[in-house]
Amino acid sequence: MENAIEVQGMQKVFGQNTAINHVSFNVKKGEIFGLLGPSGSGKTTTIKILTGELGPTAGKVNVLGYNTNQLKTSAFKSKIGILSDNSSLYERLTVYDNLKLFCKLYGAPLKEIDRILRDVNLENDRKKTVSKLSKGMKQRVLLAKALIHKPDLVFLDEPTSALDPASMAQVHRGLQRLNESGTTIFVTTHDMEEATVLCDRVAFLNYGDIQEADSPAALRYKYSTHAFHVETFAGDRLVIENTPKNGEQLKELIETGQVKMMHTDNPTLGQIFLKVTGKELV
Ligand SMILES: Nc1ncnc2c1ncn2[C@@H]1O[C@H](COP(=O)(O)OP(=O)(O)OP(=O)(O)O)[C@@H](O)[C@H]1O
Repeated sequence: MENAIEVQGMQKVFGQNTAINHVSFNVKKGEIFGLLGPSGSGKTTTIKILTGELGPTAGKVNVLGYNTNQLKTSAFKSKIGILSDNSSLYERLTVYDNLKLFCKLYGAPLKEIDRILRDVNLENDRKKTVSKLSKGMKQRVLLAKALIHKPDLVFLDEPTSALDPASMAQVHRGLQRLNESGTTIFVTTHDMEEATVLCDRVAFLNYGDIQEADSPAALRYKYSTHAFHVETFAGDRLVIENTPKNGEQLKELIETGQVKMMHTDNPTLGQIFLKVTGKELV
């Protein structure tokens, strides 16, 4: 599969502070890629470099076939969508009028507004003035703005951090639909559950370094001890290593009806992040 993003030895230094330390990674066309890291690890800086807002101090970046020097061109900008802290709306206009303006700006047909309002579940709020919306609703309008021109690639910096669980699930469904239609999604998040359900692959960023990159399932398998945790009706809690010999013991426990609960040791992404980096993802 072709790559949407190729990053080789990317570094970003701000004065004495190295925000990104020679990182390399690729994002395949059509995938949802999650960049996970604690506060200050360099996620926003990475997005700023990949969208042409900042230049790297060193290294090579290629996004949708555009190299570092071409990321400021309008041809490139028309192919990407961005949702970040800097994204803003016209507070005195309605949801619909905001999106109408952005449609005109991007040269997108107005009929896209209905589609996108459905995707972010704001169909019934189109006539509301933006200043009167809740934080979560505003975030969904911002998401709609980032997606209105059907970009090939979208960058979402903590897109669901202000959302309640129901809105978050709606946004995830919208993003999944968008992804199924071929859009590549680059997302940063602190939320490990979000990364597990949403992302095809994730990379762990810590102190400006990428320390793991793979699918959530592959990482969970890699860091699993593959042991079975068993609780018996007698109240015993057993940790049984997954070996052929222990299989017999497990079989006997099951066949004699002693097993109350059993699960395999499958660490969460948050636990893996802690193991790899020594840091909580908050
Ligand atoms: N314009 C700037 N000038 C100086 N230092 C900066 C600048 N932008 C970012 N940094 C520094 O670079 C490092 C990475 O910051 P960045 O905002 O990329 O982290 P982040 O992972 O997005 O954090 P958060 O999750 O809190 O948004 C931090 O140490 C930050 O202080």
